[in-house]
Amino acid sequence: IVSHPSPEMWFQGLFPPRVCLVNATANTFYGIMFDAGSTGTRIHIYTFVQKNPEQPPELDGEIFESVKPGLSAYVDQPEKGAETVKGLLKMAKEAVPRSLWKETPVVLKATAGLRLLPEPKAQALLSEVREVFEESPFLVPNNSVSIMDGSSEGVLAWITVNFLTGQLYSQNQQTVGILDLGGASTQITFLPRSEETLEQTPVDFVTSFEMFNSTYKLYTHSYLGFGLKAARLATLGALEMQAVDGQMFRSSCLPKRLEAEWHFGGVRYQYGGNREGETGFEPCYSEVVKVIQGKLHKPDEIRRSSFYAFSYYYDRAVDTDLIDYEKGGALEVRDFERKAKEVCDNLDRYTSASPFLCMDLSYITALLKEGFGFGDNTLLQVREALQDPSTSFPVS
Ligand SMILES: O=c1[nH]cnc2c1ncn2[C@@H]1O[C@H](COP(=O)(O)OP(=O)(O)O)[C@@H](O)[C@H]1O
Ligand SMILES: [Ca+2]
Repeated sequence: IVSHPSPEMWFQGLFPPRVCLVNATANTFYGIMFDAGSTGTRIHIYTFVQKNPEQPPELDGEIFESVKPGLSAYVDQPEKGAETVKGLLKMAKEAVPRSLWKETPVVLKATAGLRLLPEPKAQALLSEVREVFEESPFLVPNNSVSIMDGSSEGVLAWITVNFLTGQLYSQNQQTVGILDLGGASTQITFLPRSEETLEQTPVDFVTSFEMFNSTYKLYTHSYLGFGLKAARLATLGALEMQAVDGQMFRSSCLPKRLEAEWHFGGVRYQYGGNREGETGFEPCYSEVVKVIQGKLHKPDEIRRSSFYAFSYYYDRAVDTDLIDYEKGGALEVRDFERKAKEVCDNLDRYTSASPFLCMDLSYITALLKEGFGFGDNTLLQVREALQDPSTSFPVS
């Protein structure tokens, strides 16, 4: 799964050495991983089997559960935030045999929601979670609760997808790039094919690592504050302000007569449509473009590549029937634009879905075109996640 990739890697070095292979269950391991995203907290309980003592354990199964909102919504009630983690841990107690509790590692990786909080508030949340872990019967490794940095987030997603699609051990490697649109941040990651791309890339956008006897130099960057939900606030102009209570934020991307409220990162925002002014794609698009223009790096060669796109790219494409919920699908950048026009120019017809649908689709279009610099016809493979390591799919 993309936002918490390659389970084997998360737990590498965390399993205690196994000496006793007499017991029939001795070659089964468990690992508990929390993905603390800006919009929700998710638990993954992985089962690994070690078929052969010389090889690393293989993933055998996964149990998944999630809760909303994310930890960052508990910015001023860290104990309550940690309670949500405690609730999910109950599930782990049911899934993991009691005899293996004390050797089953538990880790939590937080992403952009916590990166955006003032440091002391984020640390208070993490330390409450650490206490919950310490009180649990599971193995708590050093540094088991932390904020993941943006480049690791991108790199791990890239490795997972390219490993699962077989690209990393194939003869003529054709790796795919990754786009991930979260609530609070967005990542772009790919393996540059031309030396020129690397020369034109800011140094902190390049991450090198070794795997399977090759050195990879990846282009990866996480844009904090450019996730879909953060972008809504930026578009509404609500980010700069210290949300004055009672203030109303209006946008031409919202239905004219709408007035509602919304909670994000522990703050309440009131928002509504442009009652008097314009609505529709044109004015909406220029609003969202302002959020993006000049703020992102445009690597030239991505216009000629194809990318996998996850998270909110997938959610919004499914919501508007651009792709199939189960299988995902291939889209061109222009499909998002076409759908944005259709929704924004018929706001009254789409009121049953989220009132933000027009803003979200316009933002996705602007992010791809004006942000990253994709061409109208760049192909995107839009997927929910790569759930099952045994199903590989063709990379075109
Ligand atoms: O378990 C999961 N695997 C992959 N994506 C997920 C999972 N749970 C939620 N998502 C997707 O992640 C997006 C929300 O982003 P998230 O809450 O992770 O924010 P962040 O990455 O900015 O911290 C949504 O599109 C949601 O569908
Ligand atoms: Ca995420």
